[in-house]
Amino acid sequence: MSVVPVPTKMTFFEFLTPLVASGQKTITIRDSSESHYQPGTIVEVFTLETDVKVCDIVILAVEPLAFADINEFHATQESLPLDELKQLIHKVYPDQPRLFMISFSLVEA
Ligand SMILES: CC(=O)Nc1ccn([C@H]2C[C@H](O)[C@@H](CO)O2)c(=O)n1
Repeated sequence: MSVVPVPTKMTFFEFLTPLVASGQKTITIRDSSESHYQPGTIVEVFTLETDVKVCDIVILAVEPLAFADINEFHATQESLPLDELKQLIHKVYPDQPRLFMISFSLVEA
């Protein structure tokens, strides 16, 4: 049996990190390879492009989410317009109907 270690690092596109660091973005939608976060864990956030530490977040929940079910609720939590969010997810995870919603809260420094 293979055991996946609980991750303690998460990357975001650099242009999205101000939304995470300000507490405006409270979910992210990832594929199964990035779904192994555990509620209660403190996770370090880094920029994807430059690997610069941005802030810490605490994971609140990890729940399955179909691409087809992404709606205005998710867009609000992501702090992005719905059409932009769906385009971005489709680009990052092409043809992946089964995704995961990771809810988190900013850990104030
Ligand atoms: C490896 C990596 O950093 N991948 C991702 C994947 C998604 N995002 C953003 C884009 C949207 O705001 C949401 C979609 O869930 O998360 C990201 O920044 N980096």
